[in-house]
Amino acid sequence: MAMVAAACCGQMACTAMVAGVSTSGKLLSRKVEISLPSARLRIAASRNSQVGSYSWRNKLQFGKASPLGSWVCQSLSHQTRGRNISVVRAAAGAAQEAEVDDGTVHESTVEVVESSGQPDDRVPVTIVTGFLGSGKTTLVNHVLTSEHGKRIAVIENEFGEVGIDGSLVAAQESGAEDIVMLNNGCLCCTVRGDLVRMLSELVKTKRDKFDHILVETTGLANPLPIIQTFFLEEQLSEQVRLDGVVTLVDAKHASRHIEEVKPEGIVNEAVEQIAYADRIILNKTDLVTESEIDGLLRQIKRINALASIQRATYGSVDMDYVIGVGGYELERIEEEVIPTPKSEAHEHSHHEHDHDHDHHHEHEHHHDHEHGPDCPPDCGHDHEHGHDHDHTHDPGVSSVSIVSGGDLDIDKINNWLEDLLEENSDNIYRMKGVLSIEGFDARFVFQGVHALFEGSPDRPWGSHEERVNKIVFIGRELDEDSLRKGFMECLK
Ligand SMILES: Nc1nc2c(ncn2[C@@H]2O[C@H](COP(=O)(O)OP(=O)(O)OP(=O)(O)O)[C@@H](O)[C@H]2O)c(=O)[nH]1
Repeated sequence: MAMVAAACCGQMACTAMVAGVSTSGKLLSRKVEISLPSARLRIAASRNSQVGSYSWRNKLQFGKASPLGSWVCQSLSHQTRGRNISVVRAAAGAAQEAEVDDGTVHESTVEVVESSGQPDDRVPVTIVTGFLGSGKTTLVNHVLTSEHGKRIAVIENEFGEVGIDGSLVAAQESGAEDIVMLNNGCLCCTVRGDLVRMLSELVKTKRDKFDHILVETTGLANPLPIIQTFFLEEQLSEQVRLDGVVTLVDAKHASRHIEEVKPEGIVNEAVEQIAYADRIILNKTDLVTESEIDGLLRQIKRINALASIQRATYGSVDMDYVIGVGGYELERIEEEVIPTPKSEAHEHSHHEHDHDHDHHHEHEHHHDHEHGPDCPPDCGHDHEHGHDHDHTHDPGVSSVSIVSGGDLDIDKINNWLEDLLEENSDNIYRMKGVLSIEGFDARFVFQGVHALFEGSPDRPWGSHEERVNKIVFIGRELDEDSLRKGFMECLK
């Protein structure tokens, strides 16, 4: 990537980027006149004109961000592709570094980098998670022994066990795959650093030996810290990209785990694993009745309205359900944001339990889940007591879907999303959406995980296509009415 200009909105870069728009040191056009409050703007090229990891990473690093700030840059990028300048990195920076106000971008704050047009060659990684005994290893084994033409490396996280999981031995002997163990801790806390090192090492030393990496977590892992690793670790995110989170759900036992009530501040891992899933495999359906499956499906959809769900026995699903998920790709958002009719969304969106469950797990695993020094504060583990399985509490995790016609005012939606993330990002696990912004021919697609937000203009609306906004939130204690109201107020 060659840098072609290190200054904007000096004339050169911006004139090049915004054809026909007066720049004169400012981003003045109506199309780019969106608020970038207290933000430092940086623009650079990505590998293949995808915006994802860059904007995410910056937001992770800098925290506060103006959600649609990237809209400016993406718009510019779209208009300049013909000129071989792809402007795809847009990040809002720390407030104290405020170099942008009233739309003025100071010269030193923007870099325009020539697009190299290189494909994204980072290794895709799938996180396989699911509660104890749900069938994770069975699925991994299925992937390793299936014909899919992909060479898979596996990182297995077993608690305190030595050696490779017995059921993976056959797969290991039969193939050229690498299977690496992470022992003595849970991926989401104590051995997170090990995961980073291991992924880097795998890519560094054996990059030409595999096409995809599967990371199998322990049954008690909260997926969030693992997901965040892929965006927080700058060096790692240059080498690997998160393809998706696949969650196994045990059709026989999941209900009771989901309903378990835990002490204040302690997450319900079974619920978290479902909430962060891009794909759900409802496994062990041979052990339950149709009506049990229906009930469980309702529970799952209430938590996560975004993930697709497939029933299975012994993890037997098509490979493309597990590999090539693209759960974090803006290009896939439309197919994932499935509108839920309001009535249904309303009925099922809140996950309430007013009864106390005190189930004891039948599964033999009983881990002492200790906290390591690098365990992040949001890992959800009980620092005082470690894990034991007699917890009780209401997870309160649900999905809210908003579907509405009409064009949005860019400033209002920008501010609303910004406020939402600033005030409530701890509770908003994931969000995805397609927006119709007034004055823009292209649809705007976005997605986020907590405070990390990424958005970009997508394809233009079709001439006969109805411009419909669709947003899905997954989170804890979501206030559906307030979300709807806030959104509606952004409409013109
Ligand atoms: N009846 C039935 N058993 C299954 C199915 N899938 C997996 N099992 C069995 O369930 C048990 C647990 O499966 P695993 O694949 O080890 O589950 P896991 O999620 O890796 O388990 P942990 O690592 O202990 O959390 C094994 O004995 C599997 O053979 C299924 O669809 N039906």
